Amino acid sequence: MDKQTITATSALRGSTTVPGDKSISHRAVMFGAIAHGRTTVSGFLDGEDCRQTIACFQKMGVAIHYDRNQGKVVIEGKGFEGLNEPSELLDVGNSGTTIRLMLGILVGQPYFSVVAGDESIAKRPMARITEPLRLMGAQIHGRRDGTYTPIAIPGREHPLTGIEYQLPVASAQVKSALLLAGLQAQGKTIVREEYRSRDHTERMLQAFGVNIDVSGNEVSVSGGQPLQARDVDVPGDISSAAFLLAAAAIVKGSDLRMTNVGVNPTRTGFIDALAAMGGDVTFENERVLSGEPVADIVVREKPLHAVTISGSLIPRLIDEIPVFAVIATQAKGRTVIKDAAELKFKETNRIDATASQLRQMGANVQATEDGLIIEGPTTLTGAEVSSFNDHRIGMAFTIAGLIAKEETTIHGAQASAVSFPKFYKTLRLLSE
Ligand SMILES: O=C(O)C1=C[C@@H](OP(=O)(O)O)[C@@H](O)[C@H](O)C1
Ligand SMILES: C=C(OP(=O)(O)O)C(=O)O
Repeated sequence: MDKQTITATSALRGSTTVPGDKSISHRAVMFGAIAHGRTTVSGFLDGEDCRQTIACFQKMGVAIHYDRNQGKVVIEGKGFEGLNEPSELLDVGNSGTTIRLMLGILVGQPYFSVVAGDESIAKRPMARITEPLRLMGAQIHGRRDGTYTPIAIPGREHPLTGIEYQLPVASAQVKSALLLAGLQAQGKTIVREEYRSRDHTERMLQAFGVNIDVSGNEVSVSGGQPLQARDVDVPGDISSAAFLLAAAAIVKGSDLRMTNVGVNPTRTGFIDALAAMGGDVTFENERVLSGEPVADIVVREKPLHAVTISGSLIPRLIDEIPVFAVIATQAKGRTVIKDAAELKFKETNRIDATASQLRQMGANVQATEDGLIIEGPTTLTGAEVSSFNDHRIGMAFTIAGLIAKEETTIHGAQASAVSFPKFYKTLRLLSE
């Protein structure tokens, strides 16, 4: 496994862009594939996860041209009915978003398909998707009664039926899968969640001409509506920006600008949490790009104090919690993260991975059933840590290494290629 050695850095300064939003990139390819006409996607994330999404839809016969140098993807969609039976396994690699959203499409299709991914995907729960899809009449086979991969879809014999469904845990992946199945179902599909998860699917379906009702935390869609192709400009990923934001917030003297970052309110929990800790972070040049709010984010290092994060804030920063825990080690007081049990079901168990390795670096941290408790500030000391093949863990500990005494070695650092392929290069450029 690839490793990276990290030493304490000088201030991070200057201006940078961040790679395209992962959630929006996946959706642009999928919606382009099931729409009628040509969709051109600009600013596409050249990460491993999104490339798996392209490959899966190519295996279903969709003509997709990807120009990696330009970050441009051109998709020739022929509607839901234009997808063909794949002759091979649909391999999603490490990507939970690909498998869960794609299942919502596959269950409405008349052909046989099998989906699976890597070792991490094999451990991630699929019952949250397969249970409600079965309630819609979907035929699903798979390991442990279709609750883990590999999953096989024998091909729809009867039309799906719309359902009314309350999500047990806020999840944009489950919500999106049900809406995509709902578009192929008879009647209406209504999805409710206690807390609002990211709403990129709702926004992009609307942009593709679908009539979709959003009222508070309830979303509904009627079956049988076609999608009409349209071009998509993908903003920078706030989840990737969060690593640089975190670094600039804690490395002395830093002053950093990130341009063209998506600031959809369902994704800005990390910014809100950092501001609540006394962090100096502002938005400039706010505008709308392909139906998504976008801004330049400016952050300057400033002393931080502890906060408690819980409830509706959690889905708004779910992927940023490992790096949030790193900055909490530098904040004065006790930081409490609760209502975040979902972290156990990501690429790795992110509660355990964060707690055990932060402790190795000298932090005062305790793992709880649904989060973490961190006492700060503490001086971190370099250590040998692992990404556990989880991009967010590898990158979070890289940020910890930037403020640690002595060297930190990140084993499995190549995991960053899933969502932020030029992560190490970008960090080097900003600290020169
Ligand atoms: O819909 C999406 O694009 C995502 C939803 C979230 O997962 P859940 O739906 O499991 O919360 C998030 O963690 C993931 O990185 C991307
Ligand atoms: C959880 C993540 O992604 P996915 O569920 O798509 O694997 C992530 O990117 O942090």
